[in-house]
Amino acid sequence: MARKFFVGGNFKMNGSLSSIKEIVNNLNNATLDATVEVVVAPPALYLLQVREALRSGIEVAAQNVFDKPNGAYTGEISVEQLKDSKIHWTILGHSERRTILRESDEIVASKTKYATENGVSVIWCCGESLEEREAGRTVEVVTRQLEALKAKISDWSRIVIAYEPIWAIGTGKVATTEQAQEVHKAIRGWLTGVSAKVADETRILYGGSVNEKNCGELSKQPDIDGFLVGGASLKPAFIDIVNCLQ
Ligand SMILES: O=C(COP(=O)(O)O)NO
Repeated sequence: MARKFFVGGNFKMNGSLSSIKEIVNNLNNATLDATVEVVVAPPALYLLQVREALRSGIEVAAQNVFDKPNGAYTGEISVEQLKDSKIHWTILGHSERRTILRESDEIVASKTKYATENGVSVIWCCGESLEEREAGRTVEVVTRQLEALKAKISDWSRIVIAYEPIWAIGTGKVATTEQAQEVHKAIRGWLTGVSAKVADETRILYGGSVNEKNCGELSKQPDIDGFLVGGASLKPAFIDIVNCLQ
């Protein structure tokens, strides 16, 4: 089947009420490729503002959730409360949470299980450090992360995978099309071990210094089904990335 191209915008911990309002206005007024699925992930404090102001057809995502029902979990973000707010996506396992906040493969997998089994779709992130790449361990690392996920989930239909080499995030050093396609192909091959259907239907996004200049070439790669965009998602050029297939 043809996988619907997917572009996610990860605002990370950036923005203000006014700057987020400007981003929403830009998106609301833009002509967007209707064949592309677009999801934007503002900081948690702005989720409701964005959901209420953003045009229909663009989904809103949290950047993290907790893997328990509502309760005594100070500071955490509830799946149920996201759904109550008409927010049906979350990013999970971003490298910044795996490294800075020490989220293990197992914690990320548990959160992904809880979210997908309770009606929230997940952009599940993976990727290697520069040291791991230089040691030739890229596929080994991504495979380890995928195996931890497979150990906890069985329904892949609410999962979009984002391969984000840590050395390309925020650095301006985008992976070459060959580097990205090589890992995406390896992930696709690993997914065939789950099932041919899962391998065929699961979108695999590339993230790491994507911008309006490099997105076109990357999008032509057979196993790149879209992008998870950081810095450029805060800029008007994000529209050009969404429309990169045109
Ligand atoms: O972390 C990223 C990528 O960030 P940049 O586009 O700023 O490299 N996406 O989740």
